[in-house]
Amino acid sequence: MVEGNEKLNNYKVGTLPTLIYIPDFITDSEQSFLLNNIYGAPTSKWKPLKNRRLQNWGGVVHEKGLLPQVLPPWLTNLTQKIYEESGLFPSAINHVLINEYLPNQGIMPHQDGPAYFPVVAILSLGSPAVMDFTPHPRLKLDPQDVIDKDSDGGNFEVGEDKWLDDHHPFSVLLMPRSLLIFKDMAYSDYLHGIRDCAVHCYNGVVNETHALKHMESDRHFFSSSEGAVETIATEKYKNISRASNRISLTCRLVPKVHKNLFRF
Ligand SMILES: O=C(O)CCC(=O)C(=O)O
Ligand SMILES: [Fe+2]
Repeated sequence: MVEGNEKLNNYKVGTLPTLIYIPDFITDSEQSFLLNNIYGAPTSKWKPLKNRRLQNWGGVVHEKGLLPQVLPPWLTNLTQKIYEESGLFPSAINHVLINEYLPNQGIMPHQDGPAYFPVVAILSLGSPAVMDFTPHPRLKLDPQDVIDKDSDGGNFEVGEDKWLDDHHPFSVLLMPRSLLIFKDMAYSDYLHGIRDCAVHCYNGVVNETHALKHMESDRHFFSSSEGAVETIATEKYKNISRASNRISLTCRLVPKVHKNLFRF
């Protein structure tokens, strides 16, 4: 049984089990070191997708497990730190997916595949972004049921989704150098995604105070250099401009590893 580290409790955000947001998980120079290695990889390492590109490290993930490849040392520095400091993985992290998003790119709401141990750690680099969590469609109530159950019939707005057992959508602001870990219901009952537009609104995100405490050095993401009026407007609407690329490192464990290619 993986218990996790006591200190992690200080970084829990929101009300749902379990979302952990650690600001400043790595230093500026560690960020540069990772970016240098990521952009120093051969171009062939990038797999272009429709709305982003990615590098796959650790091997090929199949439904039945991992065809492993050794992680390079510049990545094991990081995965070992996450493994040790979180105490949430039963064995060493063996797979890292690196996503690169241009300012107007995102990732469709999705759930991570069944081959992974159900804890994911995402390190963010570059531009900030807001990640949205939505309850899984299987938890959506039929609007007709909601109207029938609601005796005064007045609380249901047309077009507003309702979910079972108090599930509801929420968002998290992902600042550069932060680590987001999610597991339990956040992992199993919710989809996660990032909208493909260059401005994200962080109003009401579950980690607003945690993320903004660390915002002083990142002020340029939050305000415009074009003058005071616009600066006030951006702060009032709590928008971030995704002025440059965002790079994320999704670190996971595939528990089942195929030792012998030919028996796979
Ligand atoms: O880029 C991110 O923060 C999310 C990536 C993700 O959800 C995934 O790789 O499954
Ligand atoms: Fe994901």
